[in-house]
Amino acid sequence: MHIVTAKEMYEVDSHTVQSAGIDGKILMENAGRAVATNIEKRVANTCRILIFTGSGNNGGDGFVIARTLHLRGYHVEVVSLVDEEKINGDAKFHYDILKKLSVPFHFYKSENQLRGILVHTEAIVDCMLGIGVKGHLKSPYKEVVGQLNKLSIYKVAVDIPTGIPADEGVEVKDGLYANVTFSIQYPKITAFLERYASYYGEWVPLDIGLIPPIKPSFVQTWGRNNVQATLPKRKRFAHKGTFGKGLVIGGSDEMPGSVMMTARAALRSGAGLITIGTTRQNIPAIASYVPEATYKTVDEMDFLSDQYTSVAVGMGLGRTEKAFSLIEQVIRQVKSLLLLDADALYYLKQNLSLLKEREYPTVLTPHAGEMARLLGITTERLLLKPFTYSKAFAKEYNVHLVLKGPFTIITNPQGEQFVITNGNVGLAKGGSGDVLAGILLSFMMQGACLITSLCNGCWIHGASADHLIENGRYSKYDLLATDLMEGIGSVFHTFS
Ligand SMILES: NC(=O)C1=CN([C@@H]2O[C@H](COP(=O)(O)OP(=O)(O)OC[C@H]3O[C@@H](n4cnc5c(N)ncnc54)[C@H](OP(=O)(O)O)[C@@H]3O)[C@@H](O)[C@H]2O)[C@@H](O)CC1
Ligand SMILES: [K+]
Repeated sequence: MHIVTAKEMYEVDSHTVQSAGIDGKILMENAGRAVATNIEKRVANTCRILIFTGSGNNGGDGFVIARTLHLRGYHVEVVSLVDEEKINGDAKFHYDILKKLSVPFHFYKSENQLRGILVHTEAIVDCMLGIGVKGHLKSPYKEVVGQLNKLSIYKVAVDIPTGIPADEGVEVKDGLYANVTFSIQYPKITAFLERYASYYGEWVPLDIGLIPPIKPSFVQTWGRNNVQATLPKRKRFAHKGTFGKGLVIGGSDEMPGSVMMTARAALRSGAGLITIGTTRQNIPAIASYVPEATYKTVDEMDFLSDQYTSVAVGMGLGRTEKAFSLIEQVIRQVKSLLLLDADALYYLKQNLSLLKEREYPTVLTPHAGEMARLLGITTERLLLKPFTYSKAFAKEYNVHLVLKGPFTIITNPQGEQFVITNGNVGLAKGGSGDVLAGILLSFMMQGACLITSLCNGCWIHGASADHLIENGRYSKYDLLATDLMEGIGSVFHTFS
């Protein structure tokens, strides 16, 4: 599913109206009717519903919703935040139709007046502002949003919760907290930012018949259907070599476990052959947990002559001079797909130019803190516009970037972006990243387009955590990274 900025949304709108010739009033009718139909599924027709409208086309959607619900037997009333003369364009067209019906209509005057109107209201529909919002909310929107946020009634937002910008990079303080947001055709970027996602509540995209330009360049979500369509097939006559030869370099005497989790996750996700490169002391400590792997000490590895399909480096490696020199050697000498995680990302901060010298694809898997450090900015700043920062970085350093978080953003060097929305807070624990690195390594080894492999790997990781919790196997408190191995198997099973 595509995710859009305000500019992209207006482009699709004008393409539909100007090139395809569909009148804007029809689009507004489609939008309003689609929302009304979905409200019917969630709000009983015995409820009194207040529809709040503003000066723009978001308000116009509200007039269609009011008419549609009224004709379907609901008790609806409209509260307009602007005077009649400020309503114009397509919204005015639908306002004039609504006026002919017996729908009670109020023009907002004061908080006191609104308090009276709100008595016995069970649900509100927010059509005050949509993607046309600029900056902080002005009066009376700010006061109305503040008043509504204090009420624990069911709140439906249309397209975007009032006050919340469509685009990343904009800092605002006030916005309506909705229970559900019906996004017109596509969800907007801010639905995928940690800062704003909670304002949306649940988000549901509604098709209103927009016609996008031939080749949309928008960000996309990656979900179960995408995985189903692209998951590497296991051919009947395949052998272990068919599924690649992978190398995991990491682990230290102090941090033995991470490399073990990466290797196990890789094997659980379909990798054919895995070698673990770690310290001599670490090998007996972890060998019994991953007997399927072969082992090498880091001192005896020869990256120039050893041929691996894919290599992952950094998990639990430590930040010693010896570790850094090993990482540099790997980046310079590995002639295959390379994934850099954890301590390898730490090392990279002072050595980013090395990435530009690599002739083979490189994957970086930072969480927000690691990414902010690589960029030399604060995490807060990064999280204000993670899509923009990711795209610029991936293009500049010619890397595939997996920015891990509640919304994991995957970007390729061409600037294509996908976002993964599954997973849960049970993953916020040490070791989750090591497991993800293993799943990604495995998918990298099994061929296919690299960004597809990364999207599939991230989705399987999130789905494993969701599966274990939804099936009552663990809770969001006690889930461990090692438990994910069990979840990976269950998720694969759902595709068989
Ligand atoms: N795209 C599509 O295909 C379709 C889109 N549709 C719908 O249209 C919506 C977009 O409509 P839009 O462009 O009219 O913008 P919208 O958000 O309603 O209002 C803009 C007005 O807000 C005001 N305003 C701005 N900032 C403010 C602030 N901080 N504080 C207070 N006020 C502020 C400003 O008024 P001003 O201050 O200039 O008087 C401006 O005029 C979209 O979200 C979707 O719901 C559907 O109908 C069907 C097809
Ligand atoms: K709205």
